[in-house]
Amino acid sequence: MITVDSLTRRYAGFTAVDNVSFTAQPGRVTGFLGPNGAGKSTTMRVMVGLTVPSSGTATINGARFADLPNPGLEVGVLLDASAQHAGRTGREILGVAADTMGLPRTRVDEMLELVSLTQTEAKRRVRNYSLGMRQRLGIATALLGDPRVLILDEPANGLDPAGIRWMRDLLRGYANQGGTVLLSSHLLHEIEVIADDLVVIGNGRIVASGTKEELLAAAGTLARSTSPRDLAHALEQAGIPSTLAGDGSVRTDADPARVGAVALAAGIPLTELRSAEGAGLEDMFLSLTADTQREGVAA
Ligand SMILES: Nc1ncnc2c1ncn2[C@@H]1O[C@H](COP(=O)(O)OP(=O)(O)OP(=O)(O)O)[C@@H](O)[C@H]1O
Repeated sequence: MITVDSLTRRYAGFTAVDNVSFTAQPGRVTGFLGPNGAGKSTTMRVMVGLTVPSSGTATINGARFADLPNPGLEVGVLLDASAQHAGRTGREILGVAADTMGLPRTRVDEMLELVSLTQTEAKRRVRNYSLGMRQRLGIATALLGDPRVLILDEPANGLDPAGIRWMRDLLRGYANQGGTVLLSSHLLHEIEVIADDLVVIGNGRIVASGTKEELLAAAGTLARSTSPRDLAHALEQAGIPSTLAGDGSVRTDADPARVGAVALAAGIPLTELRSAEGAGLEDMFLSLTADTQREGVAA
């Protein structure tokens, strides 16, 4: 479990993280979202002892990172995959980390296999790695000590589509076995698929937190039909307000079963009927962080 309590970090009159409190629970994947510069990395850096808080605390399973005797066995960290020693080979990096944690070298090969880095690639210097390979190596390092907590800043960055799917399955399996996962990402679709809980930060402050279901409950239903106007009209006749979006989809707060029943009764064929969660997360993110968006997209 990760516990952040009243955490504040100031830089020369500027407050990067402002009285932030949240928890990331075991058995769950917690998505940490926010616009550029919102304070995600700073919060994560405090968690792993790289940044000193101005006030407040961040603890891993009840202890501050600095007080963990062998931190790699308790918490796996991937903050900046490009920060790895560029002159070393992937195998050397994992070997040094294994030695530091007191782990057998056999763990290195297990991790290389887990993240699908070949023996040839493992002998290459990290400066010659692609971004995705660095990311895989970073994940291998994070998992080396078989920790119960993972803190990952943009772990999907640079991964190819198969890599993203692999990462998703890996983190899901890890949480299902009782692990705690905190991950930041700008890939809202990824977060939508994988996260159980969400923490949204804007301008250093928490603007929303809770389960994904709670936060997206207001998302409603999205339906598509070859005749969307007729569908909107039929819904209106049934007392269900809806909006017709520019992309031809019909959105309503009613649940999908009700929308389907109205369409069936009106003889309107549907080509799609689902919870509007996907767009819901993006809408929610943009509206919650509207004040802090550079682009003012949701203003
Ligand atoms: N060492 C530092 N000195 C001064 N300001 C800093 C320092 N580190 C971070 N900041 C500022 O703190 C704010 C939060 O930065 P942070 O990296 O935590 O954001 P983020 O949410 O991770 O953003 P991104 O999505 O772009 O990675 C930014 O305005 C940043 O410039």
